[in-house]
Amino acid sequence: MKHDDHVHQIRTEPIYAILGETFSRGRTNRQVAKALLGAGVRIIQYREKEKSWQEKYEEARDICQWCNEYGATFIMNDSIDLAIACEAPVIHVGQDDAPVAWVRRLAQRDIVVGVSTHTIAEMKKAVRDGADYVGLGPMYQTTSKMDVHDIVADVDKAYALTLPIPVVTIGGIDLIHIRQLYTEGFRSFAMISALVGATDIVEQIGAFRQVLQEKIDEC
Ligand SMILES: Cc1ncc(COP(=O)(O)OP(=O)(O)O)c(N)n1
Ligand SMILES: Cc1ncsc1CCOP(=O)(O)O
Ligand SMILES: [Mg+2]
Repeated sequence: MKHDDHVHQIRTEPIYAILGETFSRGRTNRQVAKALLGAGVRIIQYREKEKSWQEKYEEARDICQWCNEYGATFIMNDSIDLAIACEAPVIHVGQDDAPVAWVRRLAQRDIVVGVSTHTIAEMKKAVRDGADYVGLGPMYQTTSKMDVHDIVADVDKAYALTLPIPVVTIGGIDLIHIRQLYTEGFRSFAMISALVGATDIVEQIGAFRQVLQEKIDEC
């Protein structure tokens, strides 16, 4: 898959799964990734804060390879060095990570770049910097991230709906919140605990798909 195919997938696939072993009920990232891909999830971000570089590299390389086989989009969180090493087609950077221009320069190849935002100013800058998509959050309270900002204000949410690039909402999204966000106009939902922390991941993906179908039928 090429650059535009991944951006298209990020724009059109509602479920954006984020891995993290701490939240996975004793399952490994590899096990969770297999379950997600088997359940039809086509966007997976590798976000692992607790492991050594080598552990992250080996795990991410395998998961990236499986994503390629499934036609899924693999996204490396934070680290341009890991993104390069495991040939990730996409990297997601936060406000404190490498800026978009440096990510592109270091990658020395075509790479899709997503940027975390939570204000209008950050969204404007991300678009100006040439980001391919933005993450917007936290939309609700979350316990999955320590250094989290205040919940995104209504004025910032309204601005996000006018952006020319895909907007991926994140933070505290569950089966109830996804309905609210959909009604507000959002179409892309990144989740950690609601997916990797589910007792039965396949069943949970089914439940999300059912809710999303209900919303599509309603609109
Ligand atoms: C899709 C998406 N949006 C936002 C984030 C958060 O990124 P960041 O602010 O860099 O925080 P960490 O995830 O690195 O703790 C994300 N990961 N994905
Ligand atoms: C990484 C991140 N960025 C903003 S909120 C958040 C955590 C999302 O996790 P959860 O879906 O479990 O609330
Ligand atoms: Mg980050």
